[in-house]
Amino acid sequence: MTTKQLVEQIHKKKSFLCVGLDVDLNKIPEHLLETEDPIFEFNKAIIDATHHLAVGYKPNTAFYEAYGLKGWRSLEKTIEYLNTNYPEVFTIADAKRGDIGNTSTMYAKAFFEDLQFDSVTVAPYMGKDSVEPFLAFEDKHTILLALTSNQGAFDFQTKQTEGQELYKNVLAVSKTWANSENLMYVVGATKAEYLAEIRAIIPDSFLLVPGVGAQGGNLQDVCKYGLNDQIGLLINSSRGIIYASKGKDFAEAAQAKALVLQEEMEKILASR
Ligand SMILES: O=C(O)c1cc(=O)[nH]c(=O)n1[C@@H]1O[C@H](COP(=O)(O)O)[C@@H](O)[C@H]1O
Repeated sequence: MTTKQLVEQIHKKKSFLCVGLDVDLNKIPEHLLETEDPIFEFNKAIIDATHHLAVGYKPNTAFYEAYGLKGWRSLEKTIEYLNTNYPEVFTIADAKRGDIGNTSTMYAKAFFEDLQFDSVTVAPYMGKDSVEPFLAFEDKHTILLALTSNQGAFDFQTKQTEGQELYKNVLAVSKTWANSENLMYVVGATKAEYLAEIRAIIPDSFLLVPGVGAQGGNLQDVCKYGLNDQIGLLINSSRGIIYASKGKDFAEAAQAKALVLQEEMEKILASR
């Protein structure tokens, strides 16, 4: 999917919401555990109930890899289901990969060619040759970890290196890499106060912003400095949406949570 198509979807749905599909078998309704593929059945119901409110879906691969081959198959079925039934949504494989060049090429093939995701999250710390293999794929997007939502972000990312915070070096240097137009960046919703400075370095890039909901990030705070001319934000919530109920009404409950965020987004878009 191109960035232009993503922006069109945002305007059409009046939403820049991304639903995180972080499926934990201990947290899903018990009646689904009796089905052959509980993870897929859960995802299918959540997607069907929220696709008109969300422009993106982000399965975090850890939640699938944890269940071995069976989990990977659930991931495969989930992305197939999205691509077949809702081809207009932007899909993110949250895998946080990145390795030496030839290995990164294999990771990129796994997520872009085999699974056919639109994007993948990548850690920047092995540098240019570890990220450029992902960027080489046309109309695919590499979402680089910039300033993450967790407490540990302060261990390295905000430390001074070469006269500025490390995450700022990541933003500035990554812009010089080949096919850098295919880059997006992760900025945690819990770090909203950094967004003005981030936008000064990357005014035009899309940001994936996780941390709204369960981690306490606030949508209004993120939008204050995070929005740009083409909206430029994908706000992710996982647990805050998908685990709204553990009963048979789980999909309706997730829809209600997604609707609250979508309506807030619609208001923000209308006031611009
Ligand atoms: O790359 C990510 O998506 C990510 C980066 C980050 O800084 N913080 C963060 O929470 N995430 C992911 O976003 C999701 C957040 O989930 P909830 O806290 O349940 O909404 C999880 O899949 C995290 O792995």
